[in-house]
Amino acid sequence: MQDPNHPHSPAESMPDEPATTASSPSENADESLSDRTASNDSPAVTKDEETLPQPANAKPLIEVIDLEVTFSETPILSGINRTIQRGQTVAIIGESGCGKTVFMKTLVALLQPTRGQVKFDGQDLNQLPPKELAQIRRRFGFVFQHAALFDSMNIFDNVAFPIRQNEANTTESEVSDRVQQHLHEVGLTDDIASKFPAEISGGMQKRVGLARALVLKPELIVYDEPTTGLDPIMSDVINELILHTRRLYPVTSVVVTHDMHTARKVADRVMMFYPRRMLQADESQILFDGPPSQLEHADDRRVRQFVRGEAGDRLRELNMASA
Ligand SMILES: Nc1ncnc2c1ncn2[C@@H]1O[C@H](COP(=O)(O)OP(=O)(O)OP(=O)(O)O)[C@@H](O)[C@H]1O
Repeated sequence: MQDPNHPHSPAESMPDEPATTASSPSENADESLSDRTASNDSPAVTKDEETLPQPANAKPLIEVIDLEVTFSETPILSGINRTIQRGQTVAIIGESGCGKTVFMKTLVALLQPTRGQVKFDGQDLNQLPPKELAQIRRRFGFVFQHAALFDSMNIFDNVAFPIRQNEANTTESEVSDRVQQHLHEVGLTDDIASKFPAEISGGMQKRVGLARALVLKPELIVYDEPTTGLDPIMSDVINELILHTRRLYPVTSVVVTHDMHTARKVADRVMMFYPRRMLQADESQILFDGPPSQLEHADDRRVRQFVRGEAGDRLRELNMASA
């Protein structure tokens, strides 16, 4: 069912790929390489050290009100009401196809909801004229699953790209300083700057993607499956970098992930989505919303099954209950 105020389907109303300067489809699909030396570059930071104090009456950075996203009459998300406070790191988990990415895209206005509102810093993203929306998008940083680097540019130019696109008055010397600073922050050394994405490992590419996302000092960073395709050690380096980033900047983070280790380690709040089609009409689509330490003790059996990686109810669906 579509809202008459939004006559187009979500897929038609907004480009389904990032429209920001920090994005480009990458031809680099190779995430198989690792860079184990990097683990020494990334100081371990615990979440408890990093929790940002919130005034009792602090206004949330993000407000999601009665959100619904429907594709071809099929509701993917509905009845979602949530707020995200400044400085929070929220992991979005849930089985494949439950709508995690769709939710993340609506948060950053890459996708227009069928109904409902997404407010960023009090502004309804879907009511903003294109120019103001473009300005707000500069306050977002995106870290994509496959890093999404420009293959034809070297690493320096990849990281410099958002600055050159958005800050015409910045001198090349300032650009150089900032690129160097952000590469160092993600544990990369200067000699990488002249290399091309194809010449570095998948783990390094993800770190370059993070450096590029940080270069405009975003208030919100969205990470789309940041550890997918990486070995366990490199995955943990990325987790440490997410924590490290929060120590350096008062950034709010939304991390879409299948990796329970990532969710437990980086998030101070986890939301678990469930496929709309498998719920009763009056059931909340977010089965769990709380600290990661409580996941194992969730009242809802489906949450406990998910975090333990048990097929559970799915076996019954497949008539494999006795398998
Ligand atoms: N642009 C689109 N047009 C039509 N259907 C879409 C579109 N984007 C997503 N969907 C559908 O919405 C559902 C949720 O997709 P989404 O990508 O959010 O899942 P997910 O939870 O992120 O899954 P995964 O963990 O596998 O990435 C899927 O059934 C998908 O096919």
